[in-house]
Amino acid sequence: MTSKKKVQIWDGNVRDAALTILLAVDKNQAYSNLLLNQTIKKYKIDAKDRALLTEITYGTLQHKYTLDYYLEPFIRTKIDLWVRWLLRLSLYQVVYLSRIPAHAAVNEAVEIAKKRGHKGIASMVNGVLRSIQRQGLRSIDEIEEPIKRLSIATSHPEWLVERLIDSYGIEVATEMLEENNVPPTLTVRVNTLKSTTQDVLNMLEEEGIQAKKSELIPECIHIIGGQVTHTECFKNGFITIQDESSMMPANVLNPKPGERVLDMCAAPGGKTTHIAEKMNNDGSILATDIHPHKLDLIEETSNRLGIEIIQTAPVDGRTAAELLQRESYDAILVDAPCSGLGVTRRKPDIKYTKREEDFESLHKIQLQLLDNAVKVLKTGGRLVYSTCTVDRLENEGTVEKFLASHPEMELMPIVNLPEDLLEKQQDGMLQVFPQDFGSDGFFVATFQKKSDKAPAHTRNALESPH
Ligand SMILES: C[S@@+](CC[C@H](N)C(=O)[O-])C[C@H]1O[C@@H](n2cnc3c(N)ncnc32)[C@H](O)[C@@H]1O
Repeated sequence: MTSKKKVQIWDGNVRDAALTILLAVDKNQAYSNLLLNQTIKKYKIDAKDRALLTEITYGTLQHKYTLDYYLEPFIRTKIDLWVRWLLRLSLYQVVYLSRIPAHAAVNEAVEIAKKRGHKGIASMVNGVLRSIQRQGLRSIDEIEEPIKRLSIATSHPEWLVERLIDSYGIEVATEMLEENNVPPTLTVRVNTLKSTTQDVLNMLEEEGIQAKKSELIPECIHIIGGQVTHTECFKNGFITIQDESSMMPANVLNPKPGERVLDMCAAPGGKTTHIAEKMNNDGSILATDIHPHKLDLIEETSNRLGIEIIQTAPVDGRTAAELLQRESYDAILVDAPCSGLGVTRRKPDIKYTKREEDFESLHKIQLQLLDNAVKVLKTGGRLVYSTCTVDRLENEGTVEKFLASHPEMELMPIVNLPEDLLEKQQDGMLQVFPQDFGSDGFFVATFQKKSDKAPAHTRNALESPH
């Protein structure tokens, strides 16, 4: 069954567009979130269609293994990849979207099969979907092997299920695997250089956006409804789109006006601009990234927000000490490249494309970045290490190995966050899971460079009044 017909990405048909995106993600390893945003922007897809397109694309991708498990007994011949994705996205609507009548989802699938293929494929698609409707879904509880059962129920590869259980225990791992299939909340950060959280809430309300103040980070607002990037509030730089967990590092770094700060893995600049807001636009920030083309994004956002203290430079952080002045920064953020398991809700493709060997190579890069950060950090300076992942090797593993090879560095207790977050820190490290607050999975740790003269703990003891 091969299709020779050329297919447009958008002809007003939401399911057909979802199919094109899913195929591109599968065949070209394209990122689902980028492709979806590009499609919506390019074809000016309206709010109603946009919501359905997003739901079908993400939902199908998120539940891929579960849908395949349901489909498997009904597919008896070899089928093309596009037909498999058409069956998955149609069954997704039947199983998970109660507001779409099943017959509508099936009829749409048949029409697409006719358009992209021929009558024979349409008839097969119709047969499979109607048989499942008649006979019902097979039970996942029948799967005896527990790892496999969880893998199918939550649609994650078995090695990843095992890795999470080994690291965090069955309860936490299961909660995380389930949470990874829940649509994420959209949050924005208030630009404190220009306004306050309450004033921004009022502005958003006037522009028809439903929003509420976060109960965690004071400068964070949760968007409940409306297209926030179309508002004057956004265009005039009062807000930045950012996940609430990503608002932790700048708070933990706690930069002061007048300081000299380095943001070593800075693009697209979400945290750099947050740091500048915390510094009240006073001092200097060098924002570096290995990819020169991504630096434009930092400059664009800085301009929109009215920030004037950020300079950008293309620097591979693994060689930063050769390019930057030694011992010259008061504070450094290393928001390292990582496996990204904490953002699986936003990028479901991550769970299928990540490989076990990736963790080891990321861990090595993270250590190289931290090694270089130390060299350009002033004595007494602060270093914050963060990732958007939930993985012991990349998080606690990197911190432990780094400390072992840097006796001049000391792990400090995390400060300057709301109590609900602070109480989750263990041994000075904070791992947030996506199920904890509905924000991304995220990790943060903070270090200080001890004085040359005496280790920091001795100095503290000497300085104490007793
Ligand atoms: C997690 S992202 C940073 C997100 C950014 N801090 C923000 O808040 O918008 C990691 C970044 O590290 C960059 N990167 C990867 N390897 C690097 C290296 N060796 N040196 C510097 N940057 C690197 C990537 O290009 C990517 O932009």
